[in-house]
Amino acid sequence: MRGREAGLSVVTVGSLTEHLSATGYDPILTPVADFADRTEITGAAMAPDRVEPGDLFVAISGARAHGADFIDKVISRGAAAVLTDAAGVTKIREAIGYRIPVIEVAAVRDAAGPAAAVIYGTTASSDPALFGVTGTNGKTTTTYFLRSLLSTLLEPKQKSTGLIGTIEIAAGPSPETSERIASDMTTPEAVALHKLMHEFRSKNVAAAAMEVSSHAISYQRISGLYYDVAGFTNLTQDHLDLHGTMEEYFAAKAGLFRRSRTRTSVITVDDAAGHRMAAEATGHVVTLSTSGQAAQAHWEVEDTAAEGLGTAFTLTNRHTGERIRTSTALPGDFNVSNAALAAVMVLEAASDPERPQEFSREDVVEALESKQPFHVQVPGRMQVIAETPAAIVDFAHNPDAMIRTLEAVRKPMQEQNRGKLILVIGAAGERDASKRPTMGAIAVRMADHVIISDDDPHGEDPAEIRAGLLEGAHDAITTGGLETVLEEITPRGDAIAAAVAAAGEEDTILLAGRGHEDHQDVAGVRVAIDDRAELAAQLKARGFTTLTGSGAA
Ligand SMILES: CC(=O)N[C@H]1[C@@H](OP(=O)(O)OP(=O)(O)OC[C@H]2O[C@@H](n3ccc(=O)[nH]c3=O)[C@H](O)[C@@H]2O)O[C@H](CO)[C@@H](O)[C@@H]1O[C@H](C)C(=O)N[C@@H](C)C(=O)N[C@H](CCC(=O)O)C(=O)O
Ligand SMILES: Nc1ncnc2c1ncn2[C@@H]1O[C@H](COP(=O)(O)OP(=O)(O)OP(=O)(O)O)[C@@H](O)[C@H]1O
Repeated sequence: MRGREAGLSVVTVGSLTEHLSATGYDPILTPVADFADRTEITGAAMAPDRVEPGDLFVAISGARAHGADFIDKVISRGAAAVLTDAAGVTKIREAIGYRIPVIEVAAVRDAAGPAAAVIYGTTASSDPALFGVTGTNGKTTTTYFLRSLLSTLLEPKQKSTGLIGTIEIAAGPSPETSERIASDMTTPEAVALHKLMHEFRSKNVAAAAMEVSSHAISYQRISGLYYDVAGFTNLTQDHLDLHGTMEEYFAAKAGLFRRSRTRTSVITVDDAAGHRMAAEATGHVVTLSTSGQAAQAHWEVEDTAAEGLGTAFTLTNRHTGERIRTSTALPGDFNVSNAALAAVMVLEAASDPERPQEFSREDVVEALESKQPFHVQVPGRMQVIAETPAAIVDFAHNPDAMIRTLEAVRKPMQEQNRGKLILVIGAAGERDASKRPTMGAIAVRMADHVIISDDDPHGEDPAEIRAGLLEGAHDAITTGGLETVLEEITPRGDAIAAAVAAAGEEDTILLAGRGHEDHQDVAGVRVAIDDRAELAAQLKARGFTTLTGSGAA
């Protein structure tokens, strides 16, 4: 039996069953025996391979399997008890009889978070202060900006910060001095999140930024968590393979902006979804306009000005008259939106009298104006690999993100009347196939030379995926009478080599879709390729200069 970790109070099957009963989950405990009630629980897991001695195993009924199908493995790994549904109880009793206490509830996914919160000690007032970000695009970038600002504020007070998202899970005094593990999901399962909160507390983490995917909200992964501040970026077409319609997609994201879950909601109101989200959010709601369209917003971005490849801007507060000048080094107007959202989320957290932070509002203003918290590299997000030719790697993999990224990259080219834009693009397999023709059309309309290649095919036929993009591209060239050079080159390494071969010093190369990813999943086989390293290597081979560290994986 694994000892109880420091700071965890004793939880037994009996006390957990009582808690679930008191919070409306109507649990049934079997067998009804003294040993069952007194059985101690020291952790929780949903993936059978991650069960540790003393854990509560949460056995869910899923699309691929039922967790209870793995009960033998779970027992051998020392699970102390199981939380599951009626189907799971039947499977367990048929497999091993009454050897292990089983708590039966109807809604296992809903109960997993509150159960894990009790086991790991998560409460509305416990550290870390949580900053969650949701939206179709901008979650990763905004959470890196949040973490950079929070560590600028907290490191001087000997406090650490944390990050949970698509790229990595990290905790430490600063982004540079953190323990980091690669992520296999944007938002982990509830039991993993509460375990993380406990680990963050033991690492002196006072505040953490986390991406909240719409899947996470739909799959109840954030149940039992309380957000100090939650931010909304935007809502455009993506993930329709899960949510079906934009209405359901909206409803999924709206689940984060509820008083019961979030103290302050900061809603970017640059699109219709933002206005609706602000109207429907409950609790303390703050609006942010970064496009100059919503004069009634609490906070607005004004006076933007090019600063290198990035942008300087002023944050103004309509109520207080505050004007805060700051900037981001990342290209693109959308990165002004991301930086403004991160800034307002932390400013609002510092102004919440019922939930004092380790920093004041004045500390935040001072950091924004003098410490450049948004001059950080976000792996694979508008990451500049070289400046001559301009060579950028970005994660854009849906129509809206592509348009934004291509606009961002074209802007300096148009201002300096310089060169042609060479774009390498693909699309992921087993994800929303309806967006592929749209992406192909956007590519040929906004770039001068387009190379259709592979992204992450997963189990789909890569040629089929490329055909979807090519179909949209050919249609757009025909109907628009475009002169765009269009090629289909695979594998991706050859496509990158072709892009570099076609580039002159005045040109711009953009690799879109994979960003930080260092391998492709081709029918279950991991094919190693990192766009940043490949691009840097090809540029060096042609004698071009690359930025130091830019090709690092
Ligand atoms: C659509 C989706 O999110 N599905 C998630 C869901 O699957 P599910 O409910 O069908 O459950 P299941 O996969 O049948 O598993 C049931 C039980 O059997 C176990 N099992 C299952 C199969 C197996 O081979 N071995 C095994 O042990 C599971 O651990 C679980 O205990 O619960 C599973 C268990 O936690 C997740 O692994 C699975 O994520 C899949 C792999 C996935 O690809 N999710 C993606 C879509 C996702 O969540 N993406 C978002 C980001 C989206 C974005 O913004 O791009 C994210 O937050 O990562
Ligand atoms: N605020 C924004 N609005 C629109 N597009 C954006 C915004 N921020 C970033 N993008 C574009 O979307 C891409 C993804 O950005 P980022 O990874 O920060 O978002 P994300 O929400 O985490 O994406 P995903 O959910 O796919 O992980 C970027 O590479 C850029 O092309």
